[in-house]
Amino acid sequence: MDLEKKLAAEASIDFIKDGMVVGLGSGSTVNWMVRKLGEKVKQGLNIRGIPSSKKTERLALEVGVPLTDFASVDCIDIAIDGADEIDGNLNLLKGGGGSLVREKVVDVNADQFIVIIDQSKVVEELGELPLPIEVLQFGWEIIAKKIAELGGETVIRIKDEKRFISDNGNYILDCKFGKITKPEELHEKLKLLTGVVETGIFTNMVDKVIIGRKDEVEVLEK
Ligand SMILES: O=C(CO)[C@H](O)[C@H](O)COP(=O)(O)O
Repeated sequence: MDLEKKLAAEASIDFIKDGMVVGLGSGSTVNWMVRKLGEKVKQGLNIRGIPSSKKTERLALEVGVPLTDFASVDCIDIAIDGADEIDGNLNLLKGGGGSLVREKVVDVNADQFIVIIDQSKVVEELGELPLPIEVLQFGWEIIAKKIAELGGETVIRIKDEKRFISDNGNYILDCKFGKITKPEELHEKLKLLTGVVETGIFTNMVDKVIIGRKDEVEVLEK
């Protein structure tokens, strides 16, 4: 699986051109991409990255990828990010690493959005995994009840025996909805709940998917 992630990640580098502003996603697949990008920068590639999590920011700085931010640029040319699930319509379920809000801000504002995954992430319908939903700490218990009324079986995310806190200072609720047949509709209903910051459903955003399959890659276009 790791080899498949690495292959997909390294293949995505071909789409990054000199002068681009690059949205850097989060997760283990993206980490391979960021490391490769660091090598390319050392060889003379001139790009600037916008990281979607503190973890990615740390890695980018470590491997020498120059960074910028939204105060300094008007657009992101290309964003490259991982996913936890992708369905046949290129809808994504994301947030396994807890970075879904910043990832969505970066990915949705990119001219081109490329997803890099290993083949285990391809599903018929989203929802085999719980859906991560970032919520305010204040009132999270009542927000969880409202999500339950929409059919979600909700568990607050715990890490190292403590409640997980996102880079934005919020909690993550992992919510089992069963098969998500209408991702956009579910996302919209959840977003209407006060206190929900963002959901891990990403629809109508993906331009290209690079899938690592054993020792080769498959590229799907929108
Ligand atoms: O959404 C994410 C983090 O919030 C990641 O993109 C997703 O979890 C994929 O991670 P990995 O590449 O480690 O399998």
